[in-house]
Amino acid sequence: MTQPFAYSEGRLQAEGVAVEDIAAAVGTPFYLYSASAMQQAYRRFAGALQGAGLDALVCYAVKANPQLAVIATFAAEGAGADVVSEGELRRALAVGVPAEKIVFAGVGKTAGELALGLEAGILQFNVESREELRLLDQVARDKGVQAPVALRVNPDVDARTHAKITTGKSENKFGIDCDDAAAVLQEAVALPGILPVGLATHIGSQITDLEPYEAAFQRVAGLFAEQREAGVPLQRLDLGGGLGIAYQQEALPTPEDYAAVVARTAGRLDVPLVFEPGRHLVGEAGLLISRVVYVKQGRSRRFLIVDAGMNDLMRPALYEAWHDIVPLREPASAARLRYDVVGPICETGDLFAEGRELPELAAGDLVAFGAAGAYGATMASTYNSRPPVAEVMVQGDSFEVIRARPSHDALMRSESLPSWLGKVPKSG
Ligand SMILES: Cc1ncc(COP(=O)(O)O)c(C=O)c1O
Ligand SMILES: N[C@@H](CCCC[NH3+])C(=O)O
Repeated sequence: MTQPFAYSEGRLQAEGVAVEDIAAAVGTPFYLYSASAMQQAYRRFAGALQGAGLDALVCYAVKANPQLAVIATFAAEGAGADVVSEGELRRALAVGVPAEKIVFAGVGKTAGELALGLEAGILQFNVESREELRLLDQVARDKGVQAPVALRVNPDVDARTHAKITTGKSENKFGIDCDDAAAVLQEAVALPGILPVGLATHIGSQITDLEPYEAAFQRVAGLFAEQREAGVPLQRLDLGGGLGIAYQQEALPTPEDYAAVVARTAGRLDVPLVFEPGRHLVGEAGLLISRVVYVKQGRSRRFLIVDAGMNDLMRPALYEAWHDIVPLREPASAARLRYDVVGPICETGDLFAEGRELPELAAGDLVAFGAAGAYGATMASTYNSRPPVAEVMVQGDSFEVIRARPSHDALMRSESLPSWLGKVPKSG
């Protein structure tokens, strides 16, 4: 586990709180976030950009973890928000992120979402297609305003990450091909409802190698300079997010290394830059806490069956992603056993780790899944009619539930039977 999660007197602590005390109060499974770890990650990232002499606005990518408490933690640090839906926009505004620090990305923004962004007065729409540009023009003209637009360009660079989270190759659905950008910008300049203000790019997520960034930023900065010279009034460059985190304590590029690449490639443009980090700010600040239900000895495998499932943390099932697993009680010996760590869901793919070496564990023991703060709770579902997982934030010596686990009754109350089937009977 990385800081701020460490053993003290044999018990895993989150900042100043023993995690098993939270488990006793909240029940399992639950996500646990460290506010201080988020603040530190933000300060390091923003500080690295500033240290490299860059004029940077850091817009936290809300999709990584959209809890109001999380967005508010970053807003208090001065962050803006990168949103991709009406829901995310409403969340950012609700906790006081200033509209002029909000960028709106996404390939499928609807007319309603575009209108909401215009009404709020957001900094810019990162437009991903000609079709979207034309719809935005219409929506803006209907309102008698101009929409600030950064054209999201696709630099056709392989981010060397998992195929499902790479976004900057020409075969991906994201952005406008760099070679088509000049023509689309010309159209943008001519549209009365559009004010072209910049370019944007985002090549993928969990990027652990700076070379793809270097190639992409160089390409986009070149295009920016060219178009500015051609008279397009570009004033801002959005370089997206994607900087990776250590899921297995591997050595990775630091924010300072990343900032140096930005300075080398885009610094010469001398314009304000926007960044959209998500995972890098929240990933290592979160754990998923779960209890062992059974240790099942099969013929060829030993299964550690825990009370969290793929519905709570789907990254291993979806991307075969690795999350560290540690007991909340510090192991007394160095002996290790091999386990297949699985959840209770009726799917063979409900597998967190195969043949993982862990200290000996027994039913009732508590475990933590590491680096679960990003793309964990936000991708959870209620599959197998399991209530959404609870979420808790810790700061210093105190913790608070930031999203309670709804009751089964509350979940059923949101449904109804069609009239021909009568009423939902009250559950006992
Ligand atoms: C447009 C855009 N910006 C920012 C992000 C945040 O990515 P990450 O959490 O990897 O920083 C994403 C997700 O990949 C995205 O699609
Ligand atoms: N959901 C992905 C990241 C997607 C990034 C969103 N553009 C993950 O868990 O790694």
